[in-house]
Amino acid sequence: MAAAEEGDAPASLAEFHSSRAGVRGLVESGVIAVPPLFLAPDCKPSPPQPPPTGAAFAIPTVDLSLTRSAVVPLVRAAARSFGFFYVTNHGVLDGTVASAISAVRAFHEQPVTARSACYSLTPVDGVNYYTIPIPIPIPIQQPRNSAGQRASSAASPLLPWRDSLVVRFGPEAADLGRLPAACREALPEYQRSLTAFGKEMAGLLSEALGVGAERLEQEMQVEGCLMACHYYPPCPEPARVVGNLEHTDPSVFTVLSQDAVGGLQIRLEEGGTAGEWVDVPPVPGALLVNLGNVLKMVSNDEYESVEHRVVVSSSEDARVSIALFFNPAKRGDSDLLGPLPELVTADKPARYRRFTFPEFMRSHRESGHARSSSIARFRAADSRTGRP
Ligand SMILES: O=C(O)CCC(=O)C(=O)O
Ligand SMILES: [Fe+2]
Repeated sequence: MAAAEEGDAPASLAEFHSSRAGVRGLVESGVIAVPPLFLAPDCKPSPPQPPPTGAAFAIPTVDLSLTRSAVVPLVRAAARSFGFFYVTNHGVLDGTVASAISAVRAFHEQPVTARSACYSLTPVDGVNYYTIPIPIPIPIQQPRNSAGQRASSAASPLLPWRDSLVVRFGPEAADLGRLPAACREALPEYQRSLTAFGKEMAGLLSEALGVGAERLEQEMQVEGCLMACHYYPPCPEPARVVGNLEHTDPSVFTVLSQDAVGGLQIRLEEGGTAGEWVDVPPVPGALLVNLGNVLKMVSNDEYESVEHRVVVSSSEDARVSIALFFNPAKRGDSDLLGPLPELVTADKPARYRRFTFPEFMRSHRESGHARSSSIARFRAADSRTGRP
């Protein structure tokens, strides 16, 4: 990466993408030091931390083999506290998950000549493979000019230590014939199976809100639309890179599968441990559900969406995960979303104005994925206090 050594970040970004080999390509070429494009001094995560020592901490688990009357309160408690929980006995075959994880690994680990055919910054027939730049401008200090002033700000691109194969299953389905051969069978099967699970989860989350099991579906038509198949290569200097920068998901909810490597963390938000990052270790056979900002807003803040990130913790093992984002299929100009009227009361007025899903996604992209800024522009003015 000659351009990077000369300090020309945009040129080295272009050079990196034109290699069409992803971060895996760097590792294959034998890099022993992380190139500057991947170093984010201000955003660098701290190394994984042990769980907080105060109150016993555990990510909640919802066991779907229990009776519905037992499951609904568990979903309610998990959705209100962390918005992040394991689900066991979910009905998705272990083999379906294992095949999808293996297929994703096989895709990313095939020779560069095979995988580079799919490398593209924009989707082609609903599919693309690339290293997704981190959508935040990282301010870099500008030298002073002759009048002693600094240029206001400049954005230096930042790349994660991660390659992703992204498949859009809806609302317009990808041409599944465009799926790389290594994944052509396993990923559609995984999506079918997870969509059935997602519909069940939407019903449970709806019932746990006290608005009836069909209400969320009726309001939005929740679909497992977008699949991000991530590959975090081993890194020679893991503490210096970002696997997945802290963010909240813009979805209704997301279902995550991960292999046994680990690295996913959530940020605790309440009590004495607020601000601490804790590991979300892989649990064999369990799926992870994390609630997104659309559901937080539609639930009028009854439910939470928690910040999460991935730290790269290994110089030996590549980590694979698959995130399936459940988004509203209703996304036309007249499909307005917002706090469900049943959840708006005199004591708890609507916290958000109404919005369309495309409008929300635009804001999410512009705000760099931080929850506070991505939902801030949808906050309703509180008529009683005048506070935003
Ligand atoms: O790789 C993971 O475990 C997390 C991925 C994630 O948070 C995302 O794709 O939004
Ligand atoms: Fe996420």
